[in-house]
Amino acid sequence: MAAAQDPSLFLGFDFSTQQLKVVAMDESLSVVHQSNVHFDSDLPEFRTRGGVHVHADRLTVTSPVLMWVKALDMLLDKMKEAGFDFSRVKALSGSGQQHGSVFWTRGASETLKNLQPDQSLETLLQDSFSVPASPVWMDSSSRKQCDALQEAAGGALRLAHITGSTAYERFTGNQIAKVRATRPEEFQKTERISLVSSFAASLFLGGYAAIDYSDGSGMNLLDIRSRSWSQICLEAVSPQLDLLLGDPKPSSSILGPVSSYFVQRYGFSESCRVVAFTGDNPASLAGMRLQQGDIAVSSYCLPPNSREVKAVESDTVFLWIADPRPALQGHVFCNPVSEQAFMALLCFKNGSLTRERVRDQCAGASWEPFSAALRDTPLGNGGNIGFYFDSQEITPPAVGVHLFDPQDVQVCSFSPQVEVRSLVEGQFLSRRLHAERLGYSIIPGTRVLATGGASSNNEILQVLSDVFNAPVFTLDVSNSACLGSAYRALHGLSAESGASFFDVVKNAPEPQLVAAPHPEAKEVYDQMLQRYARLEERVLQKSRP
Ligand SMILES: O=C(CO)[C@@H](O)[C@H](O)CF
Repeated sequence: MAAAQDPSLFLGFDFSTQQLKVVAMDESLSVVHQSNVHFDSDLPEFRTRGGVHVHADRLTVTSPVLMWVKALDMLLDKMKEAGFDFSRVKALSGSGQQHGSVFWTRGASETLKNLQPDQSLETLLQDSFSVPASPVWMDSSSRKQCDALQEAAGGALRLAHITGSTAYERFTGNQIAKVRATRPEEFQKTERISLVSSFAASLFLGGYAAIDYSDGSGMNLLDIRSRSWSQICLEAVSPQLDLLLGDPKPSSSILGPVSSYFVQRYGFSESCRVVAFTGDNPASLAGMRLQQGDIAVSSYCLPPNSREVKAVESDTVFLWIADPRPALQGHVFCNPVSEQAFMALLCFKNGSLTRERVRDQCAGASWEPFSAALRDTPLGNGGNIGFYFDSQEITPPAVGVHLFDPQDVQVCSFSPQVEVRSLVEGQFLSRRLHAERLGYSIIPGTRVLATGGASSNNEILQVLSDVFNAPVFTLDVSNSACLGSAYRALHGLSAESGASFFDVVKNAPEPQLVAAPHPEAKEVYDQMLQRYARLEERVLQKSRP
């Protein structure tokens, strides 16, 4: 039991694709405990690969919801065995992989309200789900439902204007429509539909937790400006769908006290508060403490069995957006730490793997000659520009390698050194172009936060700094979603009294400055960006069927 002088703790959970993680943070924002349960290796009875099941059609991808339930049993038991004092936890929050959906069967709310502390959650909830295999974000089997939703909304761009994204197969509204069409009996038995994030919050709450605005923005169902369900979209998916979803809530909401189940089974304090859970990417934005004008560029690796079947290392770009513009590429979500702002996410499939392919072909498979090529070639690369879409690109939907000389004439090859710079400049020009199309603006004070594999090469970071004409910082984000959730748990206790998230976490560790733009960078790349946009349109024309 906590002694009065023991500092309070805040927990941040992340129900990600491959594992369940948790960090415990004290009031000085220091991480004092962390733990995880890896689905494939710690729960082999569920026989997942990368935390998922890829079905025979290679399009349907699901995860067993009871695996997530049992993982929480295991994680809390591990913490208890390690002597973690749950009574010191003042608030908890968390995140979940975005877009995934959990279907609670009729009567499950009573089960949640009456959890018996002498039994595991897995035992208690084993019959609580009408759809045992939850659709997850790597699923791409709902194209038909996407087309129907876009038509109902008045077209792709109209849907993007309402919900922040055009229709994407992984987005929850389309997945719900598919379950309703293909599993009508199970859908009929469903009394509540959660996201992975709000499902996890429901376990701690002992009742159905609201979907938060930010993760709810990843469903193609929420009007991101009114922050309420879009009736057009709901109707297109299922009549009275709002009764199954419940009303969405601000991401900083205190949902209630932790369930008595956790008080009696693990020693949580009765006063421990549950703060709304959100999506893993919004939680990461909170963990990185991204602010207006900032852009985070990260390279991460999709699980080896993701729908491309092989490990695909792609780049994601997180943006803080004040005034979003609807676009055919990328996603705009309600901001998880500012009620008025938004965040955007852009995914570029041809990231690290493409950099490694050019390193192998043009720099003797070594990063040192690759870096030397960047040092020895001029900003703007003498006007040479390249597009490197080794595999079908997401942003924009194009494929192939397309090289252009200073006169915009397409050429077959560049010298190795020019090729290296052409690749790196081209990738970062693409990130800047599509970020600005979504409404991102480079403003005085803009910071570029580099994370993931690409953040370890200073010459690559120098090009990133030049293209954005902004300083580049690196920070360790290995636990950014968990950390962001712990930050949000702390902030949730004072949000209602008007405290800003950034005030609450202002003493968190600062990112490290690693690169500053050359004086001539702005002039070179502002002009080059216009050329890049024109040439990208030519590449897209060639890629369209
Ligand atoms: O689909 C995604 C974002 O739109 C992924 O980043 C998932 O959130 C990963 F869990």
